[in-house]
Amino acid sequence: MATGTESPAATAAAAMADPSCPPFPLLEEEGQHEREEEENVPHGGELELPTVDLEAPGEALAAACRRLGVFRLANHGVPADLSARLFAVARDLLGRAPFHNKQAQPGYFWGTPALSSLRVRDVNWVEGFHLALGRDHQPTAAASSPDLAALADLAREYGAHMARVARTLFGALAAALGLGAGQASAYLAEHDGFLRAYRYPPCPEPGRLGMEAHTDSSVLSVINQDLVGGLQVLHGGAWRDVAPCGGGGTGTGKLLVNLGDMARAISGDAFRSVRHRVAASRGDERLSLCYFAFPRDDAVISCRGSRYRPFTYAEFREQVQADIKATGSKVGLERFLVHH
Ligand SMILES: O=C(O)CCC(=O)C(=O)O
Ligand SMILES: [Fe+2]
Repeated sequence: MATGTESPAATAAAAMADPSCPPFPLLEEEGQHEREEEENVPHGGELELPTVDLEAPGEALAAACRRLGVFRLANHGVPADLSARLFAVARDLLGRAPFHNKQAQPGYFWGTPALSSLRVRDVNWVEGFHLALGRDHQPTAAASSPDLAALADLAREYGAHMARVARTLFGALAAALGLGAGQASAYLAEHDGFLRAYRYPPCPEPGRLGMEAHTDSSVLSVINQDLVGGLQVLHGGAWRDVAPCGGGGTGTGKLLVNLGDMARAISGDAFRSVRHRVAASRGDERLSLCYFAFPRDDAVISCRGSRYRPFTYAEFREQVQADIKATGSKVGLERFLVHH
């Protein structure tokens, strides 16, 4: 994690104002405003997204995946009060508890959800809990506080809904791609999904990111966000805002789904894996709950006529981790391009 890189003077302001705030380094004082390539991409205002009805996905689903790789999801069947309770517990745990208490909890991270040694400019203005949901994980057993146990219990209930949503969506996508049943089940390992509860604390520095630009490594990801906003997708050469739809019984209650690298690879680039990022929050903290669905580790990711060589999901994951460790960022599918 990002400890050891912060200067006490630079972080004092943020920490004093809010004892729950991690010691994020302020970049201005450190003269480290290195511009990432993508920060020069223009900002193009809000992007209207299509809505897919989970009860009748029809052609709208595959069309959205081909055109954008991101869509809103209605009629998803996730009870509004379950989302509301999860948001409330996450808000208490992340937004109210002092930083040093959070740090002692299993699954807590700040600065980045990726495991890596970080350079200062890579520190994102985000913190959260990583919640494993699989059969072999007993999140409550590891929980060291009643609040974290409550979060883990709710996460398990919510995770069952997410697995259902992912299964339904992927079933329709697998049919659209003409995948066989065996292949389809290897490409979506229901028990390996995980959930992250993120908090993006208010950030005093303009232009900072809550999460740097990336594509997800998942098959698909499901985002449940509050009404603050900050999520942006790269579309048509510009960063476009995704208007928050509200989770936890607020707003429209729609979820947001984006496809990851694995959906792109198994479709031979027919489906898009949208590049996205989160602008740091200015006035209000932002909370989101993100679920990620993955292939089985041993699933061989391949597609007839693909630009990528066949690889297992385990190989992909290891390559991503090695690249992050070596360079600070993920390379992704390009690593697997077939060179002619
Ligand atoms: O918090 C969000 O809305 C997005 C987070 C995200 O993109 C991710 O965790 O991969
Ligand atoms: Fe993401």
